[in-house]
Amino acid sequence: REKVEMTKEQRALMKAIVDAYNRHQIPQDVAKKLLQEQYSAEENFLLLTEMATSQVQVLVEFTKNIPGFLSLDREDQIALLKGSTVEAMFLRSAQVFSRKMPNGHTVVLEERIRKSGIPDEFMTPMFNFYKSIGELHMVQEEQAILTAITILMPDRPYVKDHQAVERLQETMLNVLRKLCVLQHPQEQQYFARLLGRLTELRTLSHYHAEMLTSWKMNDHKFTPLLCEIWDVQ
Ligand SMILES: O=C(Nc1ccccc1)[C@H](C1CCCCC1)n1c(-c2ccc(Cl)cc2)nc2cc(F)c(F)cc21
Repeated sequence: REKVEMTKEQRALMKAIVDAYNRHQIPQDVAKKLLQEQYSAEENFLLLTEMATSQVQVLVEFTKNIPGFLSLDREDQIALLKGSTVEAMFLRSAQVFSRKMPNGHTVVLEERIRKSGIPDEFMTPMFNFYKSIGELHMVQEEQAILTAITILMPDRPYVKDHQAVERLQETMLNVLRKLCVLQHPQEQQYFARLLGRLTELRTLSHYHAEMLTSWKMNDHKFTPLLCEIWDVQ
């Protein structure tokens, strides 16, 4: 088979994306906190709203490092961010959940999340997604570029210049395709399987508003930012 090589530009682009991705370490905090103790549904809801609020800010910073993003139409930039924050949060949650942890920690983490206040009917689709991401054993470069691809989805609502977004996404897809061949040479269809998870991610993200509004507690308070981003209240 032909030798797959990344161009200098592709390697530079990948490095920029991975550095930006790694600069933000919220996920460790949330997993660490959850492993410390079982919180009440109210405390977990508050933790989620805090985590999600800071995750949006982190996502804005990350997105600024995607080459070409800031040259997009300003309103399209907002539409892409608004349309992808929930998916990015679930993708990040899946990556946190499937991170290699000391024995028994993943079991405890799953238990704590199962009792966090999220309605039971969402547990199966959510953990199926987390485990399907885990099975891929993505390297951090793949995780970072997959997040960039999720943000650069041309078919988000209200995006005007589809073509411009498609061009940026295509650049990322080309890098990811080569990366998958280089990182997983034995698995012919690894790249296709990886992209297939984005479909599962979108389906899971459809549930998020209901997951939040039916969180097992009364009086769900959202920050103004989350009302804007999460289609709640
Ligand atoms: O904070 C979170 N995820 C987050 C991560 C990264 C950045 C921002 C947010 C929340 C917790 C969940 C338990 C209560 C406290 C918040 N979280 C979720 C999750 C997110 C949104 C909805 Cl609607 C449902 C579940 N899945 C998780 C998997 C993990 F391994 C995990 F560790 C935390 C996880």
